[in-house]
Amino acid sequence: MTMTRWAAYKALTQGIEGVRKPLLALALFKLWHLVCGLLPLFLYSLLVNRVLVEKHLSELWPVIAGYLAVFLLTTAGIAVSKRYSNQLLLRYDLRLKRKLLNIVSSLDYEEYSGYSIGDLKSRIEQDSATAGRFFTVHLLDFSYAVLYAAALAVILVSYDWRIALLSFVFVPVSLLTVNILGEKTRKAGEELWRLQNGYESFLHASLQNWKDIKTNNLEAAQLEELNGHYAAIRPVWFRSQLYQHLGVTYSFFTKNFITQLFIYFIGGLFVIKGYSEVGVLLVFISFYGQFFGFIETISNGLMNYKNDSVNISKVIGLLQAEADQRPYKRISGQKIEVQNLRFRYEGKDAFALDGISFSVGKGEHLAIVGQSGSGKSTLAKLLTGQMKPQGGSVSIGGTDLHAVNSGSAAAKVSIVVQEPVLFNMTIRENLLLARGGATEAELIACCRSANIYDYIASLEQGLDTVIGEKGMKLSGGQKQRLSIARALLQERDIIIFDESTSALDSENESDIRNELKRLSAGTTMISVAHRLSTIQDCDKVLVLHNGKVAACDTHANLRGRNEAYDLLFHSQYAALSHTTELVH
Ligand SMILES: Nc1ncnc2c1ncn2[C@@H]1O[C@H](COP(=O)(O)OP(=O)(O)OP(=O)(O)O)[C@@H](O)[C@H]1O
Repeated sequence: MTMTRWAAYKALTQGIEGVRKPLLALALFKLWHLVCGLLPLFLYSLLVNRVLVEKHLSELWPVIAGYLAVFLLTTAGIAVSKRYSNQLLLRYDLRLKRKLLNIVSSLDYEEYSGYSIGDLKSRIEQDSATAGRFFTVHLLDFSYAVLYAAALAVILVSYDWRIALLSFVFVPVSLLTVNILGEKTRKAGEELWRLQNGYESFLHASLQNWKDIKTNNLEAAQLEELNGHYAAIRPVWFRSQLYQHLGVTYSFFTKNFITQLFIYFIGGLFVIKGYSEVGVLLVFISFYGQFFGFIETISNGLMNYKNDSVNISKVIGLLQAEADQRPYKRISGQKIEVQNLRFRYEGKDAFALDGISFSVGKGEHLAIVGQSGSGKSTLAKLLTGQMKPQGGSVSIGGTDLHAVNSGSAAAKVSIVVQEPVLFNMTIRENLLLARGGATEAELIACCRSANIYDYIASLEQGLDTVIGEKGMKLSGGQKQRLSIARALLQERDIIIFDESTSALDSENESDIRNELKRLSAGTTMISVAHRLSTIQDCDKVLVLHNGKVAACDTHANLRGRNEAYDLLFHSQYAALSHTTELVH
């Protein structure tokens, strides 16, 4: 079902300022335009009836002056209203995009994962542009056409009500047919929107993973996938265009052929039978041409609204997405307490984490270890409040993270992930994302602690070096070190490293850890560790096994005493000795 224009207006202006005033100004200009449009009808009737039929030639000059005045008034109205429509379009477009982007950033993890990149990109970019045009095209222009057509209908009835009523028969027929075609266009539009988003997501992933595609020789497969997307899009696009053209052609044909033929036939008959006069018929035919011109505009407007409503409803859907309603709280205290935590991903039967309990005191360093799939990264995400658990709790300084919004945990905890988010900007700009006001000395100090400063200093542009898309001009280890520097710059009380040093060699990794320990004596650190050799000096080691806590103790107490921990050690040792054998 298509959303009504009123419902769309209310939803699109909810919480977005600055629409009502220019819209009102534009509506007044439309009224002005309407009056300027009706005046020539009156002048035309004077010209035909008074000047041509009744031969009052002296009235010719006032008629010409009237036409000129109407032309000047209309042109002035158009020029001024252009200013308001541009103001409305540009301001609204920016405000809407900002609001949508804001909503996307405040979605919680589960909600965000319900969207694809192509879907979000379309809503924020293309669909929002269509929504911006809604006010001028689907609200003002459409209402103007309806009002104009109604005014002309009244004039036509007053001229000759019999011919008028007979000729109005075509109006509902025309509107109904276009409405049916419009519904088909909308359905095709929905399908097209979904397919195009799939294509956008593919394109996004393809450009983002340019390096991997090249190294893995995936160019041909990628072109094949592109062909697949186009093969699916082509027939639906063709269908949607076909319905639209059918609608437009139908209205054009009705206006320019059927109704004209009918009016000449019926009008001629009325004149021959003496029910009407030639002068009246001439004026009637001219007015009727304009009247049906507006019926054609209304039909096209109905058709286009059905088509655009696909995009408009996607924008409204995102505007109404459930934002994080929980309150923000400034968390004080650093002790992390996890109690009986349970988490299951949507659509999965098994719990990724089941009954996890442990605590980490201020300034302590906890390592989380476990085999692949044991739940380490899931636990890291729950510790930063990114996801809602199905049971149990995570609290920092006594505040349950799930009673407060995700911004509260973000202000307390930094997380450094394995694949850091880096932008195609300079190193300095990437760092300043963490703390806009940081000084040069602070930037350098953090880079030194993360063992990346020597490398940065060796670059010709130093901190002002542009690092490429996703930091592609840096090695995996350099990217990780840069993101550690960025986390340090945030000066949070708690830092979580989620496999964030996996691309570093052991020496580099332990250098960074020692430096972090020295620098941030009071900082609580949690490391999801892949290399057991680097966690031996952590205060505690939490061993996960199939989503459950297998043990939580110091390395010294666990080594040789805990089966799961020893298994991990042995598997790493076996892998290492196997690699050494291969090298030799
Ligand atoms: N987004 C997701 N949707 C569904 N299941 C998921 C998702 N992310 C992880 N899982 C599942 O949850 C379980 C725990 O995954 P998690 O990533 O936490 O393990 P991990 O210990 O960090 O593994 P690794 O060491 O391989 O990174 C796995 O069975 C995984 O398949």
